[in-house]
Amino acid sequence: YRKLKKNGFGGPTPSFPLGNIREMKNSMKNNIINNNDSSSLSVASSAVSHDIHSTVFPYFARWQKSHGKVFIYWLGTEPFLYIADPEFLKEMSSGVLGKSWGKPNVFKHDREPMFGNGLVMVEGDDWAMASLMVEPATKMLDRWTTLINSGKPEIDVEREITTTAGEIIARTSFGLSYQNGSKVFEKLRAMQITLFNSNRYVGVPFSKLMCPKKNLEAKKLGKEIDQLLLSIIDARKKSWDYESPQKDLLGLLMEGKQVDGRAGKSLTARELVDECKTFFFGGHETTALALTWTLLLLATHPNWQNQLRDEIKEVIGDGEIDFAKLSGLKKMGWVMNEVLRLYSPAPNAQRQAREDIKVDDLVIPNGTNIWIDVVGMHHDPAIWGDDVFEFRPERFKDDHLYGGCKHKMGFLPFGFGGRMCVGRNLTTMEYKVVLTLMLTRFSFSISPSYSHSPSILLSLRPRHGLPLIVQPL
Ligand code: HEM
Repeated sequence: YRKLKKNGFGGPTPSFPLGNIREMKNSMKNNIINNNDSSSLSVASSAVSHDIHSTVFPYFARWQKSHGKVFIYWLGTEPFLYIADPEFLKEMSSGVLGKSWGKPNVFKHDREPMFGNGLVMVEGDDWAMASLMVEPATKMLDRWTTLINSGKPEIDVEREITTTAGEIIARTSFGLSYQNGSKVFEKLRAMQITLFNSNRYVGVPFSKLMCPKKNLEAKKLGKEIDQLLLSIIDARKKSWDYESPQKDLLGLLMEGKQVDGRAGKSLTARELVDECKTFFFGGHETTALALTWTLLLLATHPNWQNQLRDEIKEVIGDGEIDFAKLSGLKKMGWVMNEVLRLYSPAPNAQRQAREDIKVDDLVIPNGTNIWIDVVGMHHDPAIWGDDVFEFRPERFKDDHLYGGCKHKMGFLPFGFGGRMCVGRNLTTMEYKVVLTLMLTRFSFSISPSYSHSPSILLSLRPRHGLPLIVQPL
């Protein structure tokens, strides 16, 4: 603490052993109480505010006011360097070689049951993957038709899309049937809720002992998931078709094709399980949330709904989707970027200094965790201008990468540098396939029962789901 202070970093005063956790929890609690007071009222389309930073991170918004956009806060006895200043981020990363930082160790224990140690990625066969997406999405839309025909046009699209995205990733990653896929999916979801919904005391000494039940439960779920995946891998090994192995992630990994640049490396069953888990978790919820928030924004901006429908007609036509044409859906790309800006499913990026890092005259000491507030930067009028809280996809028209942001490090939905998201191309494809299918069959408007309450459960999600009124076209 003294060293960081001497090095010139300010921030809220921590106490032992919780650091600033109590303040963070209290500030969240007050926020939820305030939100619940106002959210009993339904939200009119025009009243959906995109100024969400102080709702989802009330403590960061408050600390920013007194300590600026770069400061230190503490989770237990772990220091975190908070950054919402893209220029600082740029200077910090420009001087850093890959090995000078990694992902925070302090989260490792927390996330291990969920991700394992999997991090590599194969280069998939894009078209084969895209075709695997159509069937689950079509099944979802058929279900919507049945619901509408039975007089229930109000559908919680968040729940529906999350299930479908889970199914899609289960198929694209390990060729799972719906049944097996949904088993893994349910268990992963249960684990996520166990790990992230209950009280978290990351960084607090002996915190494992504070929530023994939660930890046991997560471990048990982790083992069950591993068992399920191991049995799937085992079955695949037994029925391996040497002539034409299945073109999903598991098939590619088992073939030892191109893995993280290390061609031909064969992975152990344990490594395969971890890869699949990483892919499965990283791959379904973020994409589902991108689609979910998109439907909210399109429901509140019918003009954009129509523009996208026109574009689909022009580029794809009325028949089946020709995947080679997806890149022609330019406006859809702008909409996706604008949604990722306003409602970034991954609300932050994290690093940990592995050696001292110098930024101008400041030194970030070895071991310091780094927390980059992506939501904070995406909602900062200083770098986006006065229309920062408006849904304006056209800002990506002339600057499709940065949306006219005044700083190249100000738009980071997929992170940055060498640890950037490896699934961003796959996501874009899934987004375009599913949204095309949805928009060609239905129109969407906001349900009177929707209450706007974005919140963080590892990802940025609508706390009460997203009920929309869905009408066939
Ligand atoms: C809208 C969808 C998605 C968003 C917003 C998103 C966002 C992110 C972010 C912010 C990171 C951290 C980057 C950093 O620390 O600099 C990340 C990493 C990662 N993502 Fe995604 N992601 C999405 C979809 C996917 C998909 C579909 C997959 C897999 C198929 C995936 C797999 C991964 C993996 C494996 C990493 C870890 C990379 C590493 O640490 O080296 N993501 N993603």
